[in-house]
Amino acid sequence: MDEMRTVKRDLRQKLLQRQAALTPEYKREASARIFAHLLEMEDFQNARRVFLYVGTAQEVDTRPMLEAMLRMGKMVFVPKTITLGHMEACAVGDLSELIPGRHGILEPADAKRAVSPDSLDLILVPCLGFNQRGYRLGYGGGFYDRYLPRVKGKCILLAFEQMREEDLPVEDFDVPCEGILTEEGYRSAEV
Ligand SMILES: Nc1nc2c(c(=O)[nH]1)N(C=O)[C@@H](CNc1ccc(C(=O)N[C@@H](CCC(=O)O)C(=O)O)cc1)CN2
Ligand SMILES: Nc1ncnc2c1ncn2[C@@H]1O[C@H](COP(=O)(O)OP(=O)(O)OP(=O)(O)O)[C@@H](O)[C@H]1O
Repeated sequence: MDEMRTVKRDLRQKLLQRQAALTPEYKREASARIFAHLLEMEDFQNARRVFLYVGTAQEVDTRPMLEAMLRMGKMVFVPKTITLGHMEACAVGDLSELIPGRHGILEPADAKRAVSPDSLDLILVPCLGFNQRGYRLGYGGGFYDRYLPRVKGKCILLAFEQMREEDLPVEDFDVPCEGILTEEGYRSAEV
């Protein structure tokens, strides 16, 4: 148990360093390619209700995706953190409604427009590191670990290819995502 904590902490440290070294050019180019691949995906085209995080400068830039989805008339939901480890998916009508929360992540001011996790068609999941089996390491809040068991829709990891890390520690509560979308394209998680 304590050993797992140490392993995760060290790995998170290593991945945070790797993430910090990604150049703005790489992130910009890769984010644009991820967006283009997303638009081609049937799961995306068919999804009416999409849960997508608001990416920070270190992460895949999801802002163009959120804006495009709103223009396309999809129902768009973003995370609202409630307490450490607990978040809800809240409807958003315009990105200007969002305000900076912890770590500067943009989120709705309150959880009034929270919806049931099982009503979501597509969940696009952030990660610090990922592997080919669809497992992820996040920033250590356990938010998605607790949220994913509540969803019924398709869960896809959004990630930069450079953040792939095969040797991730997996715990009982970890729910693997069905697929991974990077700048190289979409792949189903290996079973
Ligand atoms: N863009 C984006 N939004 C996201 C996530 C994400 O990974 N990316 N999340 C993905 O989950 C959730 C927020 N994740 C968070 C993770 C940690 C802390 C936090 O306060 N951490 C503590 C330390 C926690 C610990 O180590 O025990 C801190 O920094 O003080 C807050 C939010 C929801 N929104
Ligand atoms: N389903 C769960 N039930 C209870 N505790 C959990 C659950 N999932 C995670 N935790 C606890 O939450 C903490 C953070 O978990 P973990 O390190 O896996 O987060 P993470 O995947 O990096 O973060 P996030 O999901 O927010 O991106 C750990 O102490 C873990 O034991």
